[in-house]
Amino acid sequence: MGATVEQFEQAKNKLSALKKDPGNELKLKIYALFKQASQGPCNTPKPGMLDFVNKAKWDAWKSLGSISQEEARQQYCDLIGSLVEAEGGSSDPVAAKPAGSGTTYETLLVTTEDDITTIKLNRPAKKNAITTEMYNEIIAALEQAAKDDSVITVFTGAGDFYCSGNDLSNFTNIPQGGVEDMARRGGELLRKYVKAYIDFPKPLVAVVNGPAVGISVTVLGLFDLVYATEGATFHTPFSQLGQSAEGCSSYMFPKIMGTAKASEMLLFNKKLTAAQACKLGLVTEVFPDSSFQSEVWTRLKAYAKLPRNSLALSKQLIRSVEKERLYAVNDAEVELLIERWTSDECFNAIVKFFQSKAKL
Ligand SMILES: CCCCCCC/C=C/C(=O)SCCNC(=O)CCNC(=O)[C@H](O)C(C)(C)COP(=O)(O)OP(=O)(O)OC[C@H]1O[C@@H](n2cnc3c(N)ncnc32)[C@H](O)[C@@H]1OP(=O)(O)O
Repeated sequence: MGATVEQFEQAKNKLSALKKDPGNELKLKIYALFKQASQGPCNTPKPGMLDFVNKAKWDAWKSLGSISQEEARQQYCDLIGSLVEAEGGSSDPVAAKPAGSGTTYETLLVTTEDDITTIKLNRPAKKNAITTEMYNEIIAALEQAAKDDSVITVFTGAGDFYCSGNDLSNFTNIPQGGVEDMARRGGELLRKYVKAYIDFPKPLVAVVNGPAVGISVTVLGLFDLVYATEGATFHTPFSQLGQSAEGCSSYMFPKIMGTAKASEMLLFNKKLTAAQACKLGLVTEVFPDSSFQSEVWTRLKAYAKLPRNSLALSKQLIRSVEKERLYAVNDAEVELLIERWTSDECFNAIVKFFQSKAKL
């Protein structure tokens, strides 16, 4: 039997008592299930293409198709139940827990095993595009990994992509303060996000399991090792998007690969294969697709047995000379991007992306 109206009412009350914001994606799902449960299938006109918030809500409701009100009530109760359970710290099958901390994440799978903490981006249906919520969760996961017992921290992606970069819908929910306010807030988040990599105290390894785009590529210059599967690609289409470089890549890329090659990537959107990125020094080593996971993890497990303090201190020795410069580069990149995000060039590029996906 499906959930009763009474259980549905109880779930509504539990939702308002949640301590943690469930994040935009889940809020949309909750909204859609609520509408379907209380009114049935979506039958209202589609909001206009620039009414981003109402359009996202309408899309979410419409995507439920013709499921019955009873079924929607049940799904609504199950979803709220899992959120309540997650806050109570009881076992939640969809979220991993880092050893000892009990922290759960909506957009990441974070595990610690064999002295390695792995942060896995977990939005495979969206090619692991990074939402605002996800930036915050990654910052929290890095802070946690810096303090936990692990020796090495690994970054990787779920599914066929490593990461498709910034989720372009981050720029479509314009807050009340307007585009300038959105740009300023985005800038602060970006500054904090990149700083989390600059300051990370342990060896940081990227296991690039597939194509990488945008900010997931630029921060690679702040990693200590970058292992890539041979099918991975590296693409920073900033000028195409009316934007500019971030992740300290305006400094690290020329330093790693020389100004000319860095300009091909950062100005002219050149997409590199894994082999090309390795030749230029952005990638440490490329592995065949078929043996990528087994070869990389065998290697990392052996590295994680090395003396932890020696590894951390040596990393800090290598990186500390550059820290002040990297903070300044991060600041300059953020300032330019705040300006770029309010430009017509950027707005038009984002509209074009979503139009090509038939979402506007
Ligand atoms: C608030 C702080 C902001 C800090 C910002 C810092 C500045 C960062 C800059 C960047 O990272 S710029 C790079 C941004 N990324 C992109 O431009 C990539 C856009 N996506 C694509 O070009 C393609 O989707 C792809 C990644 C090449 C994959 O193509 P494919 O044909 O294989 O799959 P799709 O059907 O396109 O994708 C599946 C699904 O995922 C959605 N999606 C993919 N990437 C993004 C994204 N970056 N943002 C939002 N959504 C994305 C795509 O729309 C599809 O959705 P559905 O249609 O299935 O709903």
